[in-house]
Amino acid sequence: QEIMLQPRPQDMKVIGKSLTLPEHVQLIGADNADTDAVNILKDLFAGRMAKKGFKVIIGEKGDKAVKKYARLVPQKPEAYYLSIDDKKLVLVGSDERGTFYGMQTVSQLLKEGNLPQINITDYPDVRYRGVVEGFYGKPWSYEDRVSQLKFYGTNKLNTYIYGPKNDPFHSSPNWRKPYPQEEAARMAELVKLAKSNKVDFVWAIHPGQDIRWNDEDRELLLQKFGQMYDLGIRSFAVFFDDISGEGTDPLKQAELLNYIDNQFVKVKKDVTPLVMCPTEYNKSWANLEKGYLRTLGEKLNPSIQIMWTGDRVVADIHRDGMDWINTQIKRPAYIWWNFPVTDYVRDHLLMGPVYGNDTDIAQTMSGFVANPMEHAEASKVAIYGVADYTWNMEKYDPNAAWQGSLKAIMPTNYEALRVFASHNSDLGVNGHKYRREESVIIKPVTERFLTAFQSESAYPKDDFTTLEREFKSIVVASDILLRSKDNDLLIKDINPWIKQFGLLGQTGAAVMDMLRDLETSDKESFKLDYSLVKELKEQMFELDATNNINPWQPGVKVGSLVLVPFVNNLYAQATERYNKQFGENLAVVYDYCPHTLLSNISQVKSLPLQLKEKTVSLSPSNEVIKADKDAFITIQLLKATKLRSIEFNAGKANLLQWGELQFTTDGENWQALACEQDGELLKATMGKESVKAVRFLNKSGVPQEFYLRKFTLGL
Ligand SMILES: CC(=O)N[C@@H]1[C@@H](O)[C@H](O)C(CO)=C[C@H]1N
Repeated sequence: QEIMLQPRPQDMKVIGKSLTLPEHVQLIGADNADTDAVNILKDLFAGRMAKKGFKVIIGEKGDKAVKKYARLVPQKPEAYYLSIDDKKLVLVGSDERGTFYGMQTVSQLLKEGNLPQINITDYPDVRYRGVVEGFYGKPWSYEDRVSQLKFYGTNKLNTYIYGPKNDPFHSSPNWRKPYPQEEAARMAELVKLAKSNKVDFVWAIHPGQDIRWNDEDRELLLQKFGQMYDLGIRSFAVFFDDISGEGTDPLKQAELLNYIDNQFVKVKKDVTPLVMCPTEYNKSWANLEKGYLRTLGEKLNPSIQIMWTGDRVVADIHRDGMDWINTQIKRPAYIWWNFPVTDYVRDHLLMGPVYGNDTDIAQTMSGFVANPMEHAEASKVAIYGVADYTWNMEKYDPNAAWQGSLKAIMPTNYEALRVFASHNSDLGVNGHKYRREESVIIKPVTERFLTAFQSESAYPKDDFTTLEREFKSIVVASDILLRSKDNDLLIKDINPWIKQFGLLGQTGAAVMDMLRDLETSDKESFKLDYSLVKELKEQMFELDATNNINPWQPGVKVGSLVLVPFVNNLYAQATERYNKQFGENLAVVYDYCPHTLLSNISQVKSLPLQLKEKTVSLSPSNEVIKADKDAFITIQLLKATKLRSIEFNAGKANLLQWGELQFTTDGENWQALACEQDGELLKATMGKESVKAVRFLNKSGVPQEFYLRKFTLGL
């Protein structure tokens, strides 16, 4: 049967029927071959080592034991040649990593004690492949990272960049300080584990918000790198993203990086090429007249890698975009792909397939690392896909990789995870306007069904059955996942979403019952099912209001692209149909947000409004907001309302020197709000008027840069 390997190898040929595992195995070359690879080998053949027997010949190109086969290994980093026939297994790596990766492949081939007779010639398309832990929010735990590093070893990913935005010792101002003893010790353990999984542990520093361009800070930075080097770190990065002020100067940035390169990287000799993330890290922010990128391209030592997120902050990577950036920076860009990161849609999980990146661009990039969710285990779905995509790009199959990832993460309850993941893949409305497919199979059925139902024509019976089955399978999947022992870390971490998913399944099934009651004109049952739906929707609302509470995107959203709108629409239509048919007036609750966001700032105008029990808020954003003069951000209410509170936080203490909070009762005439400011938070003192809209205005007459931390109205 078809042999599926992860990642998909470049060239594989089955050359005979499979063998049972030989009783006795004779290792040849083991003492010179890569130690980590040999350790895996000894585990796999434990108890079968013998002086004579089935030969296992292992080594790197140049080792005597494999001399005969050396010409069969591609002349590329991390490549290997693997041949298994009825006499011997030969594994030759072009380097240690190649041998190690070849052993990962042998582990996958050794299924149920059989080995296929096979020839594999394999190598990665992209040089640096892996993950950048570079998101805002709760950094991954030590336990998370241990599991991740092992996962990278198994999936042939060779890079893990440590750069959690909220680690105080990574970012301003404490990047200057050493890690406390305990944390330093844990970091050293992780570095060791990374090494034994052939992963470069890249320690990143994020100094730009408060760095001073002087010798003191420069030496402090080198000192910090020296401390990290003493912990075992041999790969380093400097991030200048999401900052404003002096630190954004490209000439100063280039000088600092070249200094680190020449005085540290080149001096230590065993440190891999320096990686940097520019301030202009995506094309939509590139200011060509200022020539930020061109300056970096010209000034930075050629060995320094420059990261890039694509045409926008969150974007899929395409050929034309790669050609553009590579011309600017005069080297192949090192991709920082902002998926499946959810630090701007924290109420969502992104567990769908990895897709949308071109597959003919491997040669245009030096690296490709994915920025994951704060949910480490759940991020493995996408990381698995990135491993397959970056190893063998041309042959990458998003759906095959997605299915493979689910099996890898939950081998027993994979089917339940597939149901869950298939309906939890889109982000919802967000400031980056980045969307994903979701509920792909059932989507056309929901649309067809709703159209038929609305047009009062009889809806197709088999669609009814399909939908009812889908909702029941969701309930079953949720129950199975809540009890599964496959992956405790995962189930614990996404527990609220699994519960919410189960409630959605129950709600959908109960709405289908409402339709059946309409069909049979069964008033009593309808009322019962209606009240069940109402109760379930309240439970979902409450779960959303009491879980995953955070100041950015609080709550627990599931199936938000297709299933939730479908259930809400059908419930409303059925209730209206019932009221008309029986002259009753059961309440119909619509839970969309009736208020409106207005703004002339492109980074802001797509942000969603969040409606909670008693507040309406604008979703905060992580990036620096560039506001031209006369820029405004307005929350306009459906109707004039007496407000309990108005709060605004721009992450700047000098806010009132250039900005002003205003309100209008009629949508025409604006008047300033009296405010008090404690720290960066602006609080308006409330009057008696009913307010139609509140806006923040840049009235300084010049562009301003600030952060959008909070804009909330208390209703
Ligand atoms: C380079 C880069 O993408 N920097 C930050 C990143 O830290 C953040 O997670 C995200 C994703 O929300 C975007 C950027 N603001």
